[in-house]
Amino acid sequence: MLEENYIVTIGSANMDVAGYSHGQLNYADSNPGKIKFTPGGVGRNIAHNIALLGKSSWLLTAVGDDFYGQSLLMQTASAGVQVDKCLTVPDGSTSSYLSLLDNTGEMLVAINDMAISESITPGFLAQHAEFIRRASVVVVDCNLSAMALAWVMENCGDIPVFVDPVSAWKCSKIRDWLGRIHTLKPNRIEAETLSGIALVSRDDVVPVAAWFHQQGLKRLVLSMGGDGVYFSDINGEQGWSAPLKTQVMNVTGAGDAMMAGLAVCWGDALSLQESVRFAQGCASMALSSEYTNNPELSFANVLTLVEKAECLN
Ligand SMILES: Nc1ncnc2c1ncn2[C@@H]1O[C@H](COP(=O)(O)OP(=O)(O)O)[C@@H](O)[C@H]1O
Ligand SMILES: O=c1[nH]cc([C@@H]2O[C@H](COP(=O)(O)O)[C@@H](O)[C@H]2O)c(=O)[nH]1
Repeated sequence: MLEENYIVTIGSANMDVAGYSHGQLNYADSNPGKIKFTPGGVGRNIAHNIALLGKSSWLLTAVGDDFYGQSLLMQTASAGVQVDKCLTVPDGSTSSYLSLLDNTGEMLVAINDMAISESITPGFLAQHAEFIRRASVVVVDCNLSAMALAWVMENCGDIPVFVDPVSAWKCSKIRDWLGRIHTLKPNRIEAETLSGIALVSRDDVVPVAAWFHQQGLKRLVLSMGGDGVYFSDINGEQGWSAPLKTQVMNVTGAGDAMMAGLAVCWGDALSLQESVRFAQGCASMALSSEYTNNPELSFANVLTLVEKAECLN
Protein backbone atom coordinates (compact mmCIF):
# COMPACT_ATOMS: atom_id res chain seq x y z
CA MET A 1 0.00 0.00 0.00
CA LEU A 2 1.33 3.47 -0.85
CA GLU A 3 0.96 6.36 1.57
CA GLU A 4 -1.59 9.00 0.68
CA ASN A 5 0.88 11.83 0.43
CA TYR A 6 3.97 11.37 -1.67
CA ILE A 7 5.99 13.36 -4.18
CA VAL A 8 7.20 11.74 -7.41
CA THR A 9 10.30 13.14 -9.10
CA ILE A 10 10.99 12.07 -12.67
CA GLY A 11 14.44 12.93 -14.01
CA SER A 12 18.07 12.01 -14.21
CA ALA A 13 20.57 10.42 -11.88
CA ASN A 14 24.25 11.09 -12.54
CA MET A 15 27.54 10.21 -11.03
CA ASP A 16 29.05 13.67 -10.44
CA VAL A 17 32.80 13.96 -10.76
CA ALA A 18 33.96 17.35 -9.50
CA GLY A 19 37.53 18.65 -9.64
CA TYR A 20 38.39 21.41 -7.13
CA SER A 21 41.59 23.29 -7.83
CA HIS A 22 43.54 24.33 -4.72
CA GLY A 23 44.61 27.59 -6.40
CA GLN A 24 43.61 29.64 -9.44
CA LEU A 25 43.22 27.33 -12.44
CA ASN A 26 46.03 27.17 -14.97
CA TYR A 27 44.47 26.16 -18.26
CA ALA A 28 46.08 23.45 -20.42
CA ASP A 29 47.97 22.20 -17.38
CA SER A 30 47.55 19.72 -14.52
CA ASN A 31 46.36 21.58 -11.40
CA PRO A 32 46.81 20.23 -7.86
CA GLY A 33 43.42 19.81 -6.20
CA LYS A 34 40.76 17.43 -4.97
CA ILE A 35 38.49 15.17 -7.07
CA LYS A 36 35.17 14.00 -5.61
CA PHE A 37 32.68 11.40 -6.84
CA THR A 38 29.16 12.05 -5.56
CA PRO A 39 25.61 11.10 -6.53
CA GLY A 40 24.01 13.82 -8.66
CA GLY A 41 21.56 14.45 -11.47
CA VAL A 42 18.94 17.17 -11.08
CA GLY A 43 15.95 14.85 -10.56
CA ARG A 44 17.88 12.56 -8.21
CA ASN A 45 19.20 15.55 -6.21
CA ILE A 46 15.68 16.94 -5.85
CA ALA A 47 14.26 13.56 -4.72
CA HIS A 48 17.15 13.18 -2.26
CA ASN A 49 16.53 16.64 -0.75
CA ILE A 50 12.76 16.02 -0.54
CA ALA A 51 13.46 12.86 1.49
CA LEU A 52 15.86 14.74 3.79
CA LEU A 53 13.11 17.33 4.30
CA GLY A 54 10.91 14.54 5.65
CA LYS A 55 8.41 13.95 2.83
CA SER A 56 7.75 10.61 1.20
CA SER A 57 9.88 10.82 -1.96
CA TRP A 58 9.79 8.52 -4.99
CA LEU A 59 12.27 8.73 -7.86
CA LEU A 60 11.69 7.54 -11.42
CA THR A 61 14.97 7.48 -13.30
CA ALA A 62 17.14 5.20 -15.45
CA VAL A 63 20.61 3.91 -14.65
CA GLY A 64 22.91 1.47 -16.40
CA ASP A 65 23.49 -2.09 -15.26
CA ASP A 66 26.94 -1.11 -13.98
CA PHE A 67 28.85 -0.27 -10.81
CA TYR A 68 27.91 3.44 -10.80
CA GLY A 69 24.24 2.68 -11.45
CA GLN A 70 23.97 0.27 -8.54
CA SER A 71 25.95 2.61 -6.29
CA LEU A 72 23.70 5.58 -7.20
CA LEU A 73 20.53 3.62 -6.42
CA MET A 74 21.96 2.36 -3.12
CA GLN A 75 23.13 5.79 -1.96
CA THR A 76 19.84 7.39 -3.01
CA ALA A 77 17.85 4.73 -1.14
CA SER A 78 19.95 5.20 1.98
CA ALA A 79 19.04 8.91 1.93
CA GLY A 80 15.41 7.78 2.27
CA VAL A 81 14.26 7.95 -1.37
CA GLN A 82 12.10 5.10 -2.73
CA VAL A 83 13.94 3.77 -5.79
CA ASP A 84 12.02 0.51 -6.40
CA LYS A 85 10.42 1.86 -9.56
CA CYS A 86 13.70 3.02 -11.17
CA LEU A 87 14.76 1.43 -14.42
CA THR A 88 18.05 -0.45 -14.77
CA VAL A 89 18.94 -0.64 -18.46
CA PRO A 90 20.85 -3.79 -19.47
CA ASP A 91 24.07 -2.77 -21.27
CA GLY A 92 23.26 0.92 -20.58
CA SER A 93 25.91 3.26 -19.23
CA THR A 94 24.99 5.26 -16.12
CA SER A 95 25.12 8.96 -16.88
CA SER A 96 27.82 11.21 -15.49
CA TYR A 97 28.58 14.89 -15.03
CA LEU A 98 32.13 16.23 -14.95
CA SER A 99 32.71 19.72 -13.55
CA LEU A 100 35.69 21.91 -12.74
CA LEU A 101 35.46 24.39 -9.90
CA ASP A 102 37.89 27.11 -8.95
CA ASN A 103 39.23 27.83 -5.48
CA THR A 104 36.16 30.01 -4.65
CA GLY A 105 33.68 27.14 -5.28
CA GLU A 106 32.40 28.62 -8.58
CA MET A 107 31.84 26.16 -11.40
CA LEU A 108 33.95 27.04 -14.46
CA VAL A 109 32.94 24.40 -16.95
CA ALA A 110 31.12 21.07 -17.05
CA ILE A 111 30.30 18.27 -19.46
CA ASN A 112 27.30 15.97 -19.14
CA ASP A 113 27.11 12.49 -20.67
CA MET A 114 23.49 11.55 -20.23
CA ALA A 115 22.28 9.45 -23.17
CA ILE A 116 20.59 6.99 -20.79
CA SER A 117 17.92 9.61 -19.96
CA GLU A 118 16.38 8.65 -23.33
CA SER A 119 15.41 5.33 -21.70
CA ILE A 120 12.83 7.19 -19.59
CA THR A 121 10.30 6.80 -22.40
CA PRO A 122 6.55 7.49 -22.47
CA GLY A 123 6.14 3.68 -22.45
CA PHE A 124 8.11 3.37 -19.19
CA LEU A 125 6.13 6.23 -17.61
CA ALA A 126 2.85 4.71 -18.78
CA GLN A 127 3.67 1.55 -16.78
CA HIS A 128 3.60 3.76 -13.66
CA ALA A 129 0.71 6.01 -14.72
CA GLU A 130 -1.61 5.14 -11.82
CA PHE A 131 1.12 5.67 -9.27
CA ILE A 132 2.20 9.00 -10.82
CA ARG A 133 -1.41 10.23 -10.90
CA ARG A 134 -1.85 9.64 -7.15
CA ALA A 135 1.12 11.87 -6.18
CA SER A 136 0.52 15.15 -4.36
CA VAL A 137 3.14 16.85 -6.55
CA VAL A 138 5.08 15.67 -9.62
CA VAL A 139 8.51 17.20 -10.18
CA VAL A 140 10.25 16.80 -13.53
CA ASP A 141 13.60 17.90 -14.87
CA CYS A 142 14.39 18.85 -18.45
CA ASN A 143 16.95 16.07 -18.78
CA LEU A 144 13.88 14.10 -19.90
CA SER A 145 13.27 13.80 -23.63
CA ALA A 146 10.67 16.05 -25.24
CA MET A 147 8.41 12.99 -25.59
CA ALA A 148 8.68 11.99 -21.94
CA LEU A 149 7.97 15.59 -20.86
CA ALA A 150 4.95 15.66 -23.17
CA TRP A 151 3.68 12.42 -21.57
CA VAL A 152 3.89 13.99 -18.11
CA MET A 153 2.12 17.17 -19.21
CA GLU A 154 -0.66 15.20 -20.93
CA ASN A 155 -1.18 12.63 -18.19
CA CYS A 156 -0.93 14.44 -14.88
CA GLY A 157 -4.44 15.93 -14.92
CA ASP A 158 -4.85 18.35 -12.02
CA ILE A 159 -1.71 17.34 -10.11
CA PRO A 160 0.65 20.30 -9.75
CA VAL A 161 3.67 19.73 -12.00
CA PHE A 162 6.88 21.48 -10.89
CA VAL A 163 9.59 21.84 -13.54
CA ASP A 164 13.33 22.34 -13.17
CA PRO A 165 14.68 23.61 -16.51
CA VAL A 166 18.19 22.11 -15.81
CA SER A 167 20.09 24.32 -18.29
CA ALA A 168 19.62 26.89 -21.03
CA TRP A 169 20.54 24.12 -23.46
CA LYS A 170 17.83 21.73 -22.28
CA CYS A 171 14.96 24.00 -21.21
CA SER A 172 13.44 24.86 -24.62
CA LYS A 173 11.57 21.53 -24.57
CA ILE A 174 9.01 22.95 -22.16
CA ARG A 175 8.27 26.20 -23.99
CA ASP A 176 5.03 24.82 -25.46
CA TRP A 177 3.90 23.35 -22.13
CA LEU A 178 4.02 26.43 -19.89
CA GLY A 179 0.21 26.47 -19.59
CA ARG A 180 0.31 22.98 -18.00
CA ILE A 181 3.06 23.78 -15.48
CA HIS A 182 2.29 24.80 -11.92
CA THR A 183 5.73 26.02 -10.77
CA LEU A 184 8.77 26.75 -12.94
CA LYS A 185 12.12 27.58 -11.38
CA PRO A 186 14.43 28.98 -14.04
CA ASN A 187 17.66 30.81 -13.37
CA ARG A 188 18.45 34.05 -15.20
CA ILE A 189 19.69 32.54 -18.44
CA GLU A 190 17.04 29.82 -18.61
CA ALA A 191 14.34 32.51 -18.23
CA GLU A 192 15.95 34.55 -21.02
CA THR A 193 16.18 31.53 -23.28
CA LEU A 194 12.55 30.57 -22.76
CA SER A 195 11.04 34.06 -22.98
CA GLY A 196 13.40 35.59 -25.55
CA ILE A 197 13.45 38.73 -23.34
CA ALA A 198 16.81 40.04 -22.08
CA LEU A 199 17.17 39.90 -18.30
CA VAL A 200 19.89 42.41 -17.58
CA SER A 201 18.71 44.53 -14.67
CA ARG A 202 16.36 43.78 -11.79
CA ASP A 203 13.60 45.80 -13.54
CA ASP A 204 13.57 43.32 -16.45
CA VAL A 205 11.95 40.64 -14.29
CA VAL A 206 8.50 42.23 -14.58
CA PRO A 207 8.08 41.85 -18.38
CA VAL A 208 9.70 38.42 -18.24
CA ALA A 209 7.25 37.24 -15.56
CA ALA A 210 4.33 38.77 -17.52
CA TRP A 211 5.40 36.77 -20.58
CA PHE A 212 5.44 33.50 -18.61
CA HIS A 213 1.98 34.13 -17.15
CA GLN A 214 0.60 35.04 -20.60
CA GLN A 215 1.65 31.51 -21.65
CA GLY A 216 -0.43 30.19 -18.73
CA LEU A 217 2.31 29.43 -16.19
CA LYS A 218 0.84 29.55 -12.66
CA ARG A 219 3.94 30.27 -10.58
CA LEU A 220 7.35 31.58 -11.56
CA VAL A 221 10.28 31.36 -9.14
CA LEU A 222 13.09 33.15 -10.88
CA SER A 223 16.41 32.36 -9.31
CA MET A 224 18.78 35.30 -9.81
CA GLY A 225 21.89 33.91 -8.06
CA GLY A 226 23.43 36.47 -5.70
CA ASP A 227 20.57 38.99 -6.45
CA GLY A 228 18.04 36.70 -4.76
CA VAL A 229 14.76 35.37 -6.09
CA TYR A 230 11.87 37.07 -7.91
CA PHE A 231 8.57 35.25 -7.54
CA SER A 232 5.22 35.79 -9.19
CA ASP A 233 1.88 34.05 -9.30
CA ILE A 234 -0.64 34.22 -12.16
CA ASN A 235 -3.13 35.69 -9.63
CA GLY A 236 -0.91 38.70 -8.98
CA GLU A 237 1.21 37.92 -5.89
CA GLN A 238 4.78 38.94 -6.71
CA GLY A 239 7.95 40.25 -5.12
CA TRP A 240 11.64 39.83 -4.40
CA SER A 241 13.18 37.66 -1.73
CA ALA A 242 16.69 38.84 -0.83
CA PRO A 243 19.52 36.30 -0.86
CA LEU A 244 20.57 34.81 2.47
CA LYS A 245 24.13 35.53 3.54
CA THR A 246 25.96 32.27 2.90
CA GLN A 247 29.53 31.04 3.10
CA VAL A 248 29.69 29.37 -0.32
CA MET A 249 31.62 26.09 -0.42
CA ASN A 250 30.21 24.59 -3.60
CA VAL A 251 27.51 26.00 -5.91
CA THR A 252 26.57 22.58 -7.30
CA GLY A 253 23.09 21.52 -6.24
CA ALA A 254 21.82 24.87 -4.87
CA GLY A 255 19.07 25.15 -7.47
CA ASP A 256 18.04 21.53 -6.90
CA ALA A 257 17.76 22.06 -3.14
CA MET A 258 15.64 25.11 -3.85
CA MET A 259 13.26 23.10 -6.03
CA ALA A 260 12.94 20.45 -3.31
CA GLY A 261 12.02 23.19 -0.82
CA LEU A 262 9.32 24.54 -3.14
CA ALA A 263 7.83 21.08 -3.72
CA VAL A 264 7.78 20.26 0.00
CA CYS A 265 6.08 23.56 0.88
CA TRP A 266 3.27 22.97 -1.62
CA GLY A 267 0.12 21.95 0.24
CA ASP A 268 1.44 23.27 3.57
CA ALA A 269 -0.75 26.39 3.30
CA LEU A 270 2.29 28.65 3.02
CA SER A 271 2.19 31.77 0.88
CA LEU A 272 4.39 31.84 -2.21
CA GLN A 273 6.69 34.29 -0.43
CA GLU A 274 7.07 31.98 2.60
CA SER A 275 7.72 28.97 0.35
CA VAL A 276 10.40 30.88 -1.56
CA ARG A 277 12.08 31.89 1.70
CA PHE A 278 12.11 28.29 2.89
CA ALA A 279 13.44 27.17 -0.50
CA GLN A 280 16.24 29.74 -0.28
CA GLY A 281 17.14 28.28 3.12
CA CYS A 282 17.46 24.88 1.40
CA ALA A 283 19.68 26.45 -1.31
CA SER A 284 21.81 28.15 1.31
CA MET A 285 22.40 24.83 3.09
CA ALA A 286 23.44 23.25 -0.22
CA LEU A 287 25.80 26.15 -0.99
CA SER A 288 27.51 25.89 2.38
CA SER A 289 28.24 22.17 2.00
CA GLU A 290 31.05 20.60 0.01
CA TYR A 291 28.54 17.97 -1.14
CA THR A 292 25.86 18.39 -3.83
CA ASN A 293 23.27 17.34 -1.21
CA ASN A 294 23.97 18.65 2.26
CA PRO A 295 23.48 15.67 4.59
CA GLU A 296 22.47 18.12 7.36
CA LEU A 297 19.40 19.26 5.42
CA SER A 298 16.21 18.84 7.44
CA PHE A 299 12.96 20.78 7.83
CA ALA A 300 13.95 21.94 11.31
CA ASN A 301 17.47 23.00 10.27
CA VAL A 302 16.10 25.05 7.37
CA LEU A 303 13.55 26.80 9.63
CA THR A 304 16.32 27.70 12.10
CA LEU A 305 18.59 28.92 9.31
CA VAL A 306 15.86 31.08 7.75
CA GLU A 307 15.05 32.62 11.15
CA LYS A 308 18.66 33.45 11.97
CA ALA A 309 20.25 34.19 8.59
CA GLU A 310 21.15 37.72 7.56
CA CYS A 311 20.03 38.90 4.14
CA LEU A 312 22.35 40.39 1.55
CA ASN A 313 21.24 43.74 -0.06
N1 LIG B 1 26.32 33.77 -3.75
C1 LIG B 1 25.13 33.47 -3.23
N2 LIG B 1 24.79 33.92 -2.01
C2 LIG B 1 23.61 33.60 -1.45
N3 LIG B 1 22.68 32.83 -2.04
C3 LIG B 1 22.96 32.36 -3.26
C4 LIG B 1 24.19 32.65 -3.92
N4 LIG B 1 24.19 32.02 -5.13
C5 LIG B 1 23.01 31.36 -5.19
N5 LIG B 1 22.27 31.57 -4.07
C6 LIG B 1 20.96 30.97 -3.75
O1 LIG B 1 20.82 29.73 -4.42
C7 LIG B 1 19.73 29.79 -5.33
C8 LIG B 1 20.05 28.98 -6.58
O2 LIG B 1 21.19 29.51 -7.22
P1 LIG B 1 21.27 29.81 -8.78
O3 LIG B 1 22.70 29.89 -9.11
O4 LIG B 1 20.42 30.99 -9.14
O5 LIG B 1 20.49 28.58 -9.37
P2 LIG B 1 20.90 27.42 -10.34
O6 LIG B 1 21.75 26.47 -9.50
O7 LIG B 1 19.57 26.85 -10.70
O8 LIG B 1 21.63 28.05 -11.48
C9 LIG B 1 19.51 31.28 -5.56
O9 LIG B 1 18.22 31.60 -5.90
C10 LIG B 1 19.85 31.87 -4.19
O10 LIG B 1 18.76 31.73 -3.32
O1 LIG C 1 22.59 18.57 -18.12
C1 LIG C 1 22.75 18.38 -16.91
N1 LIG C 1 23.77 18.97 -16.24
C2 LIG C 1 23.93 18.80 -14.90
C3 LIG C 1 23.10 18.00 -14.18
C4 LIG C 1 23.22 17.79 -12.71
O2 LIG C 1 23.02 19.04 -12.10
C5 LIG C 1 23.63 19.06 -10.83
C6 LIG C 1 24.28 20.39 -10.60
O3 LIG C 1 23.40 21.40 -10.94
P1 LIG C 1 23.59 22.93 -10.56
O4 LIG C 1 25.06 23.24 -10.72
O5 LIG C 1 22.71 23.65 -11.50
O6 LIG C 1 23.14 23.04 -9.16
C7 LIG C 1 24.64 17.94 -10.81
O7 LIG C 1 24.30 17.01 -9.81
C8 LIG C 1 24.57 17.34 -12.21
O8 LIG C 1 24.66 15.94 -12.20
C9 LIG C 1 22.01 17.38 -14.86
O9 LIG C 1 21.19 16.66 -14.26
N2 LIG C 1 21.89 17.60 -16.22
